[in-house]
Amino acid sequence: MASATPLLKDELDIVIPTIRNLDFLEMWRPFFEPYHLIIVQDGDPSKIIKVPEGFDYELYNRNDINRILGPKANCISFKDSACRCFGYMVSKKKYIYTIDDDCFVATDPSGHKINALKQHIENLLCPSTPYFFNTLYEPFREGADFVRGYPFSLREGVPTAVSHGLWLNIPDYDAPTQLVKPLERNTRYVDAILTIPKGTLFPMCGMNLAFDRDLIGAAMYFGLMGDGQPIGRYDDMWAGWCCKVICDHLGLGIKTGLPYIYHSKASNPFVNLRKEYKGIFWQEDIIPFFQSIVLPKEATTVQKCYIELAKQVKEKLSKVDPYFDKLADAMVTWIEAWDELNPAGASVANGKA
Ligand SMILES: O=c1ccn([C@@H]2O[C@H](COP(=O)(O)OP(=O)(O)O[C@H]3O[C@@H](CO)[C@H](O)[C@H]3O)[C@@H](O)[C@H]2O)c(=O)[nH]1
Ligand SMILES: [Mn+2]
Repeated sequence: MASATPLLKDELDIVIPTIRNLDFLEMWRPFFEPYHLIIVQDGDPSKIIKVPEGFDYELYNRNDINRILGPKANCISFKDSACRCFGYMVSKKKYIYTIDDDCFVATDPSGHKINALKQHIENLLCPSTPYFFNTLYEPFREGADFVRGYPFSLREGVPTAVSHGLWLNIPDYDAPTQLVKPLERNTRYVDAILTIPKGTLFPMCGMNLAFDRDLIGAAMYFGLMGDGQPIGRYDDMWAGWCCKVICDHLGLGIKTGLPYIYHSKASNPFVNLRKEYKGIFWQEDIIPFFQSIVLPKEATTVQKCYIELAKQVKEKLSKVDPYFDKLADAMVTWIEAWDELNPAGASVANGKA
């Protein structure tokens, strides 16, 4: 019997930031081969990235980014995984899944290989419940539901904009924690999917992440990181904080939990400390900033919300460090570039532009 067409086969792109050959795709082949890949090659553009046979992909290196965006390319980070957001911008699909090239297929407690992409798609295709916490977790899963006392007026939920997956083996720890606990491995498989409640921020990791590009793509800017910047490894965090306040404002949901991937490589904690140490201080100001954000009711689109956010970053965070003045400008450039490459309604399935 012909195998069922994979969910969203022509409506989802897989975005991979990389500085190395993509042999890791061999392990993902059964799950990823039907989908289109967008590979964002970071670092030296003259290096050839080998992609295993049989995958349908487009690859962009720094020369391509500069050619496509011109002066606006300066908002895309160089020598940092933050460059992946260029892939979100050039995609023409409704959904994005992004994964690091040191993330492999994990195994669940019953020994089954986890199709992380399928689980993310299921997470995105069913509503979120940010306004009232369901103590039996994801109510739309097989064998679960809303529990007694859950208001029926809230059971329709809201559209899900982001699905945030987790990691077995190497957990996404910051450098100080990595230094203190170099041998710690995450072996705890928690069979749960949670909607992050409205008004609550969370640390979004870009390693195993899916989102609805039409709903929140324009806010998935991974900031100014890496080469020439005073900070790194806060790319996904910044995007997550921006996305969460915008999702709360627009009535969208963000889920975290399943699926797990197997994160194989611990990056160097000393290198990481150098990249992220300013962020460890700055986030003590950044978090209260995001917690106090109020977006005007006229901000009815992601782009309008994001431009308003950039304005408030410039007004309120530049006193923390001049970096935020630059970042606020880059946020505006990002939206300009996004809108140039994605004129309204451009999101289409494969080859149906
Ligand atoms: O200069 C670079 C370095 C790496 N990449 C690609 O980005 C991802 C992540 O790289 P790596 O696995 O080495 O980084 P981690 O410390 O494990 O993860 C951090 O990266 C972000 C999550 O994606 C977040 O900041 C941390 O969790 C790989 O695909 C590398 O090939 C790059 O493009 N440029
Ligand atoms: Mn990694």
